[in-house]
Amino acid sequence: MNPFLCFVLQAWNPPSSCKFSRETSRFLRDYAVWEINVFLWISLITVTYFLTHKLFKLFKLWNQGSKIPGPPSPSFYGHFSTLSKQNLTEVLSDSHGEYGSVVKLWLSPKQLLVSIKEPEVIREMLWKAKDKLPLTGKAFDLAFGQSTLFASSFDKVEKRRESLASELNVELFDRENLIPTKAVDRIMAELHQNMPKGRVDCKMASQHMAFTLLGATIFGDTFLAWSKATIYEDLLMMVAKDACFWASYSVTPFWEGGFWRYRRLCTKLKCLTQDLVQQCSKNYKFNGHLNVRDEPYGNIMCMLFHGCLTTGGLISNMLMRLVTHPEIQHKIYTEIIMARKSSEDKNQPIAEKMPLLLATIYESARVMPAGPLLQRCSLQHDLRLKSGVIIPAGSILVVPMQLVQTDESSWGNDAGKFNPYRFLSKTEKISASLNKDTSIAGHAEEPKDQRKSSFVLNDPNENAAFLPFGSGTRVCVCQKFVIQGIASLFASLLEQYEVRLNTGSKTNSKPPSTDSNSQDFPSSELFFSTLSFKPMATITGGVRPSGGYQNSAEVENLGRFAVDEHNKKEKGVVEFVRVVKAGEQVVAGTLHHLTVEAIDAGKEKLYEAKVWVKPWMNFKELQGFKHAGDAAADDSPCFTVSDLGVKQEGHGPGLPTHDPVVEDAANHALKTIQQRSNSLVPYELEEIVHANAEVVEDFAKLQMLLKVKRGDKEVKFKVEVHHKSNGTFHLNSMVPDHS
Ligand code: HEM
Repeated sequence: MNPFLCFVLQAWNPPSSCKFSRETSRFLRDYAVWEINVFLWISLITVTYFLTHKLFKLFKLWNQGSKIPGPPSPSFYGHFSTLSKQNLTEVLSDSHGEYGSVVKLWLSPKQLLVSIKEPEVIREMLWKAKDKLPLTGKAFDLAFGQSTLFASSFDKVEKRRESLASELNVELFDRENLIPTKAVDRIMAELHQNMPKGRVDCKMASQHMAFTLLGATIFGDTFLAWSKATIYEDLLMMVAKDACFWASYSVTPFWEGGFWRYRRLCTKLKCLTQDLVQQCSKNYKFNGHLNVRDEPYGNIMCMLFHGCLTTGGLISNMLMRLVTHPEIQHKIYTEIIMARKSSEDKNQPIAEKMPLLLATIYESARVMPAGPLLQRCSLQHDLRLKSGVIIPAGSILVVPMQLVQTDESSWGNDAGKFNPYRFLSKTEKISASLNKDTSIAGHAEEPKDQRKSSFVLNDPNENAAFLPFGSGTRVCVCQKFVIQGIASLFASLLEQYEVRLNTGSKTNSKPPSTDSNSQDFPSSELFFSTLSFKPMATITGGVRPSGGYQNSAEVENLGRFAVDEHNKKEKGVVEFVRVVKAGEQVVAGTLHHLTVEAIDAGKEKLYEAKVWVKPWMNFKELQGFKHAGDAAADDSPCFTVSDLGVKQEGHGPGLPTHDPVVEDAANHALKTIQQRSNSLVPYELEEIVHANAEVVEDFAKLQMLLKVKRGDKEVKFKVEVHHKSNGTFHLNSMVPDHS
């Protein structure tokens, strides 16, 4: 027996003269020895079992790991030192290039990382591996308290995920106004306020937009009036910034002063969340997520944290794409105006009517995902893939997002380029009856004439390599409503502003790359920290004739409105007769160019009026009203501008040079002159000196004298443009005028 034990038992054995008591004490001593021996044996067996189990697991890990292809380990400690010197995505890119679509790296002798690049295998893995890395759950727990939405074990999050998804995608989505227009209005008002400063920090602005959008969506309008929102936003970002750092300690660092300061910030954030929920309790939309058994408000803080970072990142990415692709920005602008026009209720979400805007959001998320890796793990079971590969339980499974989402085998030759049209199919109106959709995915093709062709959005999730929101069991539950929210925001933003790079910014040392290869794309911190938002009035389309204006009550009302407004302003008594010509121009809304016949002091006269209308804002304003000649008597053989295209012959008086048709004809003439010229120096239209019209058969001949400028030289051209009844123009002749 152990001598130490003998000594202890002898010391414990009391001296006694009684035989009975001696026997009893011997019995007790033997029993104690036996008990202690049993305890020691059990401990020994347990520790041995535990160690053997660990060792067995380690051998199993090494054995299974060795069967997965990958670069050989440079030392016993694995690839850790390589990874600390090189970028992980680069290392994975090289390894996949050499070893195939599933590769392993050893982070330490006990930690295996498996990266998957083949989309179909990724899809399979993301369905089968249901857990997140324990570190993620720990970071969320430490910062925000327990959450049933972002915990690492799937069993803990399954129910809450389901209920959040159904609230968001079924109940809330069916309700009107899921994305509060008021939130968008608030963001726009704040932007207006910042405009005098002329520039906005892209990253900060995007984060704030995301915070406002999410807050108002989760808590309703009361959130917008909450006085502590700014403090809350700052605090949330501060807590989020250090979450992973403090969670990375395997033993909580109670001895560190910084840790306690961090904990105080977390407590403050929790108190503010409580205040927020109390303030907004009537409007609080996600009622199911205030579960008393969770750490109070843990889910809310986690959602706001994850939502703000990811949504803010996507908004900032979108802004930068629009800056480097002004042509797409302009097309989206036109799309928004058209969508507004066709939408009767201004509160109705119009996202589905804006396929190019949606495709731009998806494409931005594709070329620059929120994070470099999608990570998963299977905590309990080994993962058996259809290909036969077995990934041991507890391994870190990653998907290198940037590589997968810009891989040519999944996205075509232009995989690295920013091309929203890859998510669109072109539906030719002519072939609509044949029900033929021409897919243009993968080509930077653009619609040549928006009136002739339209686009439909393809579901990006059909491509297994599209992963910005993840996939499988832990896929982001908010994808649908985030996309709609961002679309609503950009619809309002681009309707009023052109987003441009602030060229005066000191940080903007390099011009933005027009090559949209994601590798070349500027990071917001590097040289793209500021944006300028310019009122959109400068982005206008040309004036187009309004179809069927003769019978349009709307156009007549606009004419009456113009006359009434003129009378109000000028204290006049002009009497409206009819609209003789109407054209419209896309601005931030529509600018209606009207030629109105009216009676002034008993005489019939023509007036040119411009009325600016934004139907979704109930906005209507008279922009101009001027006399444009006397109206012809009804029985007069000569014609007015309104008669262009009428089948009759004859010469008329000089036409108003500001008539939309005359302006369009002059612009057409200028464009053709430019095309026929060999010089790259552009012509600029200075003035339409004179315009005359003659109606022949089915077209009108417009003879004009144009004063144009080329460089600093002024030239005059006599031109004859034919305006056909289908609305097209043709330059028939042009002669330089030296008079
Ligand atoms: C642009 C914005 C967003 C992006 C890019 C994004 C992306 C992601 C990604 C990549 C995942 C992990 C998916 C996976 O592992 O397969 C995820 C999960 C999740 N996201 Fe988002 N997300 C966004 C916005 C939001 C918002 C606004 C909310 C809620 C308010 C939200 C709630 C969630 C939830 C609840 C999960 C599941 C967490 C889990 O199961 O552990 N996301 N998101």
